[in-house]
Amino acid sequence: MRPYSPRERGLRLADVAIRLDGRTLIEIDRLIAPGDVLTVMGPSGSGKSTLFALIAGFLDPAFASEGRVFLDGEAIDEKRPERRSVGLLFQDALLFPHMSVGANLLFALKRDARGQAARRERAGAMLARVGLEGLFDRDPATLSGGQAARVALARTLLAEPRALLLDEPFSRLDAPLRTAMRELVFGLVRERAIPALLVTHDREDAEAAGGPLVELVPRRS
Ligand SMILES: Nc1ncnc2c1ncn2[C@@H]1O[C@H](COP(=O)(O)OP(=O)(O)OP(=O)(O)O)[C@@H](O)[C@H]1O
Repeated sequence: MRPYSPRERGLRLADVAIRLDGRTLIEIDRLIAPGDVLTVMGPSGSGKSTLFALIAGFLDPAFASEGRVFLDGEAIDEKRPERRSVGLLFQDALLFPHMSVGANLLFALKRDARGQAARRERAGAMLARVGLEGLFDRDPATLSGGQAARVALARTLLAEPRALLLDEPFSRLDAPLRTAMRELVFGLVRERAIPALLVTHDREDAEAAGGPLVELVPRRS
């Protein structure tokens, strides 16, 4: 395996291989620099979710893996999932329905030692950054799909992830909302210099991401 620098910034997948029943599902060796988006495309079953599970730390024991995962020069692959500083965004917003929008956001800040007023201010500022100023006390059930997607993005970013995994985050949005959400997500990734991986079936998503593309091949059987 190639040497790495502890000062290296970004998310490095170092000679990562994932196998299932002795067959290779994924082989990848990449550095995703801060603010860059690596897009992963591939047919259903090619292993996209499995790659995310490996990075985030919840790979099913049915799979065997090799290689290392480094984030900002630090090996994160042996850390517990909640200590990896990896944020996830899915196609569904997955907001807690029994909590207000604001409470959903504050949930991401639970471990913040600063006072409640400071946490509220941070959550409010993030809500404004995703274009939803004033919706702090709203019931998530009253949000449009596009608004819910923005709240989910705000919640993910409030946890201050050092890498982002984007799992088809635009696929439930219709065309105009998709365009706006892409701009917002990729703009924030650049602005905050977060390395990101995007899984999508949509080539326009890949083009909007503007970074390199990895195409997984169907599982060999
Ligand atoms: N827990 C598991 N045990 C055994 N095989 C599994 C398990 N989870 C997934 N698989 C298999 O591993 C392969 C990769 O699945 P994965 O969900 O990563 O594909 P994907 O590319 O994300 O597909 P999709 O686009 O449908 O989400 C598939 O062949 C799937 O059947």
